Amino acid sequence: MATNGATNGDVPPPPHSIYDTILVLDFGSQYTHLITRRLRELNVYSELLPCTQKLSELSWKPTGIILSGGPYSVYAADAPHVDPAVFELDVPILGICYGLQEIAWHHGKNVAAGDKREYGRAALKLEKHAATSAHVSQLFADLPQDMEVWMSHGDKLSKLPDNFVTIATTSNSSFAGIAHTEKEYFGIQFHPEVTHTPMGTRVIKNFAVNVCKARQDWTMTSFVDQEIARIRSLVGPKGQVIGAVSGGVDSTVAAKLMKEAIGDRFHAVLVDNGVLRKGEAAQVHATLTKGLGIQLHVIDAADRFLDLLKGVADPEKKRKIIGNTFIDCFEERALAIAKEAENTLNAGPIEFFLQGTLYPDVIESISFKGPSQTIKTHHNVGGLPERMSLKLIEPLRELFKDEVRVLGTSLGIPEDLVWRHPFPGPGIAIRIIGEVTREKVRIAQEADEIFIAEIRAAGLYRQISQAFAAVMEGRAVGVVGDQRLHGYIIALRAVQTTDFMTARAFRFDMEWLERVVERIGNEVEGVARVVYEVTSKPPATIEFE
Ligand SMILES: Nc1ncnc2c1ncn2[C@@H]1O[C@H](COP(=O)(O)OP(=O)(O)OP(=O)(O)O)[C@@H](O)[C@H]1O
Ligand SMILES: O=c1[nH]c(=O)c2[nH+]cn([C@@H]3O[C@H](COP(=O)(O)O)[C@@H](O)[C@H]3O)c2[nH]1
Ligand SMILES: NC(=O)CC[C@H](N)C(=O)O
Ligand SMILES: [Mg+2]
Repeated sequence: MATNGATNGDVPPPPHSIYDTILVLDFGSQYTHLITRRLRELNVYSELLPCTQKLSELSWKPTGIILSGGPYSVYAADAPHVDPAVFELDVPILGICYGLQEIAWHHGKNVAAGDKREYGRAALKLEKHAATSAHVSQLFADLPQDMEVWMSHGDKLSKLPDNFVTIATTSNSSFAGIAHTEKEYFGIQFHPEVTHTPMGTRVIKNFAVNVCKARQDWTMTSFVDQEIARIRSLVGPKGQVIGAVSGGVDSTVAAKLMKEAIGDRFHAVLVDNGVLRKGEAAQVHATLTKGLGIQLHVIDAADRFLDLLKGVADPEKKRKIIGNTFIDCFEERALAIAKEAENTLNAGPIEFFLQGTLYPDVIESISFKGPSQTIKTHHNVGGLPERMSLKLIEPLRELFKDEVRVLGTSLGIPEDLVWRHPFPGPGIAIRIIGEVTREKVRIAQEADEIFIAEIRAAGLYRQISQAFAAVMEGRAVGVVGDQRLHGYIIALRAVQTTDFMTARAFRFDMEWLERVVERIGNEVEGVARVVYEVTSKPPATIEFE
């Protein structure tokens, strides 16, 4: 849902009330979100909830249920289990890996540790079965007799549960696919959601479309129309909305939707905290106002931030100062902007705060695993709505990053912005180890500009997930024009990652790197050394602080 419960008049219903929705129950597998992605790629709407979801607390009825994989063993004392009411709901169920084992556990507890772990590729063979019900053959309908699948398990079914038939096997798994002879329950030991199972999407489609009979009518265009209608009725004819917009893809796409919905009653604010990329505030301003028609207020607070950061070397303290000052600046200006608009636009007071929250953030916060350890305090603007007593609007709450990119493109947001590498809220301050000074900020900005320009010129920008230049602590000796230079050390970092949870350094051509280093040495005053940092995440993180 796109709100925290606030309503104004007739708010159109949430997507799961409009579309046939497949509910994915998450047992904590690394791939669970991919199941939702694959379904949506098939234009079937899907939502993900924790495996502990009580059905009695669900306000809508799913068209089908998928039980995901998970790291536990169903027979362990503390293993998670679904609400048994799932099996009374009379909707089709597909269990994947742990999900298969959970179905078997529910139907007779025949699951145990296998003698061999099966990890990686496996050859699946479809089985002839004697079942009379038509539904049994639907999961693998129109698929080849032999296909490659991807497995990742150590446990297995010790026996076929009563009223089930085997529909697929591998050399190591006698029950790689099972189906209930009467009810529309299926279990598969392999993972159809990963790309290493080439026919996987067809298995998911067979379940969703053939078995569950879900309509394939979820599209981005219908999403945009509905979301705009939702925002309009939520905000009402006079309400105003403010939003912090960084120029990153999430906040820009959210802002563009807002602009489409309520025009100039939406006020976007960018805080120039002095640790943005070089020329960024001006560039974002131009793109948003001229390119997208969004009126963006830029608060120039560079001196304020940099003065407060003087003498502070501790990373967490730096983050806190930036986060708090951000809120102060934003609050001061937002109220003034609102007052002015009340007069000029004859609009009502500001009641809402726009946030670019994405579905992965929602999934993370509803995970049954509980919050993970804080490695770094991420800067966000979460404190604002409460402090200013505003209600949240989160139009991208149901979308994944790549869906946001598709949406951004369809809303006319330039390619350049849609594919921009993510940039952290505390910006260059967490790319300068130790104290932040104006000189170090300048050096980081200039080196970053050269590095990114060269990456773009080499056609590598889209292959790299995130790249930047950082300034190390201390100084090194160099020699320029026969003179001793006691200058700064720049570290270049470029990583490839899909989810930013793990990452690997990008492998540049050495000669290319040498040329970039040479340019930085020649063009950025005060630099004595440039290094390329190749530590993976883990053990390192992507940012330096
Ligand atoms: N300098 C800034 N001025 C205004 N808002 C900001 C600024 N920096 C961050 N924000 C706010 O904090 C939110 C979180 O930042 P984050 O970098 O995670 O997302 P993003 O900038 O929208 O997208 P991306 O992840 O692509 O950079 C942004 O959506 C935006 O609302
Ligand atoms: O908005 C943000 N506020 C923050 O405080 C913050 N810290 C890290 N990041 C971004 O998160 C991703 C993972 O970064 P780390 O490996 O350094 O934790 C990378 O994409 C980082 O750029 C942040 N983004
Ligand atoms: N990937 C999974 O779902 C694994 C399920 C279970 N933990 C096993 O090892 O068999
Ligand atoms: Mg950003």
